[in-house]
Amino acid sequence: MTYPRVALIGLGLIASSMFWAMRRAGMDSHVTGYARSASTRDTARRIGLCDTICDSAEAAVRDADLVVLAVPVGAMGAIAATIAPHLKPGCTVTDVGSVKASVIEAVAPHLPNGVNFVPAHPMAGTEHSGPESGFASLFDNRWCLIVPEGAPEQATAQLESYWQALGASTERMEVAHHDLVCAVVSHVPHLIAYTMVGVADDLRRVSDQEVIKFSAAGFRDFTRIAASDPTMWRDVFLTNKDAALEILGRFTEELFALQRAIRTGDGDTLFDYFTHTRSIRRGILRAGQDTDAPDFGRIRKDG
Ligand SMILES: NC(=O)C1=CN([C@@H]2O[C@H](COP(=O)(O)OP(=O)(O)OC[C@H]3O[C@@H](n4cnc5c(N)ncnc54)[C@H](O)[C@@H]3O)[C@@H](O)[C@H]2O)C=CC1
Ligand SMILES: O=C(O)C(=O)Cc1ccc(O)cc1
Repeated sequence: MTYPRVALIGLGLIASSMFWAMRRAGMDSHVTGYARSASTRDTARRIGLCDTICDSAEAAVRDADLVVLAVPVGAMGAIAATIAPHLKPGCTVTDVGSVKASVIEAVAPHLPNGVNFVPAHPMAGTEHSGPESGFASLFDNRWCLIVPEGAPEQATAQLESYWQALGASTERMEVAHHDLVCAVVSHVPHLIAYTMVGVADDLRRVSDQEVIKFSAAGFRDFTRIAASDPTMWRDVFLTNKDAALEILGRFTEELFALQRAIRTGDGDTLFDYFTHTRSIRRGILRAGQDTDAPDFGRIRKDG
């Protein structure tokens, strides 16, 4: 069963893609939208995003059966406080934030009894942001992680069906595990990309032209990822601090080991390391999994 009325709070890449994916799926829900800035709301109206664009979050959520918080993770708590008194009893509130523990901590205390909170996280995105960056196929064949944290089964199952209709596969995950998995497969890789592009920029001997002209696929991917929205990624690292630092600690240990192998001319260590990492990738391919989709089960909670 779809939701008769859906409210999208924050009208960027994810919310706009959700709207177009809902329309592609033939959902006839009435969709309201709200964005903080008047110019974003004007753009949304101009491109036909949502059935109604409201000038306040309170107006957008009134009567909604599903409320989607699609703002940077650092802004979720304030939005939840604003909309809480205006939520319809029995509705479901969800979010699409990249981090879950801090969002749950910021949002849940504001929500009245009788409102279901089912956090979710689509593992799909691009380096683009804003209402014009969305497209209907963004979630096709990607994961959407659902972190029910005590939400009623019926509300959780309904949100799963909704995301499946938008093209995603769903998997339920416990909150701390979610934040650790995302630190490994998304957050720290983004930080490495930001760093590598910064390093290339620091090397003034390598001109901008050379960076573009000679960049192989790996560095091009780094520059794409490092063009991602600074507010969103600042908030991700500030709110997933423990998991990000844990994975960064492990990363730097391994990096130092490889650095030492290079300095000492220890080819065996380098060869063995690269052979091992290649076998991981080949194992994933042999298992017939989507090469873009990590196997969440392989990232152990206690590893
Ligand atoms: N971009 C990506 O690749 C992915 C992003 N996410 C998560 O989805 C959420 C939204 O991300 P995007 O759609 O990419 O962002 P976006 O930057 O494209 O859009 C964010 C929207 O939130 C509004 N906003 C920003 N600060 C606000 C505030 N303080 N109060 C109210 N509204 C505010 C903006 O005006 C804009 O409408 C974030 O929590 C992000 O972590 C999840 C998966 C992928
Ligand atoms: O663009 C990419 O490569 C991504 O990794 C997209 C992405 C960004 C943030 C998320 O929380 C989930 C997915």
